[in-house]
Amino acid sequence: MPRPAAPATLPQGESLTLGGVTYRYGRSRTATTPAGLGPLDLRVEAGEFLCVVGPSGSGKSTLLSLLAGFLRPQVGEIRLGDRPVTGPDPRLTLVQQEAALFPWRTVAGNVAFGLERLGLPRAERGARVAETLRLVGLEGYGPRRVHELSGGQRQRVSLARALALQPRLLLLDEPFSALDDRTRTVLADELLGIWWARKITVVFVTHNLEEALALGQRVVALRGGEVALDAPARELNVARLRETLEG
Ligand SMILES: Nc1ncnc2c1ncn2[C@@H]1O[C@H](COP(=O)(O)OP(=O)(O)OP(=O)(O)O)[C@@H](O)[C@H]1O
Repeated sequence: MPRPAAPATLPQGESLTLGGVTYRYGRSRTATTPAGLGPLDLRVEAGEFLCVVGPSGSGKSTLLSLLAGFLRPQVGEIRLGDRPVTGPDPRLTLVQQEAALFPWRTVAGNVAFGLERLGLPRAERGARVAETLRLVGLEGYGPRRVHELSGGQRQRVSLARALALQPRLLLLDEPFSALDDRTRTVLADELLGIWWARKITVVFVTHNLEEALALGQRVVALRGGEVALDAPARELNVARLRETLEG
């Protein structure tokens, strides 16, 4: 008798380490110090859920672009587990504010996109797409066109597309900010369930302080490209965060 296949083990989260990371945009004629980020030292433990907050211009997007490998630090290093991040990296995925889906593809086709690029066999792609759609509450939606979906459903597809790649690090850039309050709360709860089940490392950027405190185990507040506060969410409240960000 052939032995049953061993259960597929999903890759789990890996730690993220930023050592002396600095990124400066080109010099401006008006500013004495060019805008950007750092120097930044930060460690996110494997499987941790970190929220990053900060006012407009504090460096949140720059941080995510560096973590996602879209920008390279001019100084310092970013490591995921024991390997550096030096460019777009299959070990991590980014979910953005607006679900940037391909309108000409079905829901399943959108989720499968990254898997096709990885060259996964068709049967495995199909299984992963179905499993991931189930995970985000879109079982049975595979054949639908994305224009038939609500904003919340489109953002679920984005999340499924990211999760199908089985990342060790999930980066989220204000993923729920375009949604109404109720949908935002439902999706946030589901994201927590997925994080718990998959044990991935999460870095979640948001303007919304309540959201950061409700979701994160730990919250980092950026101000002027530097860490102004880094503390467990249970030790913080909105007033303390606001004071730090405005201070
Ligand atoms: N392409 C760029 N060229 C020059 N300066 C930039 C560029 N992108 C961002 N900056 C500057 O770098 C700093 C950090 O910007 P960043 O976009 O990371 O902030 P943010 O916290 O994401 O802001 P927001 O919440 O408004 O998106 C700001 O001073 C911004 O003006």
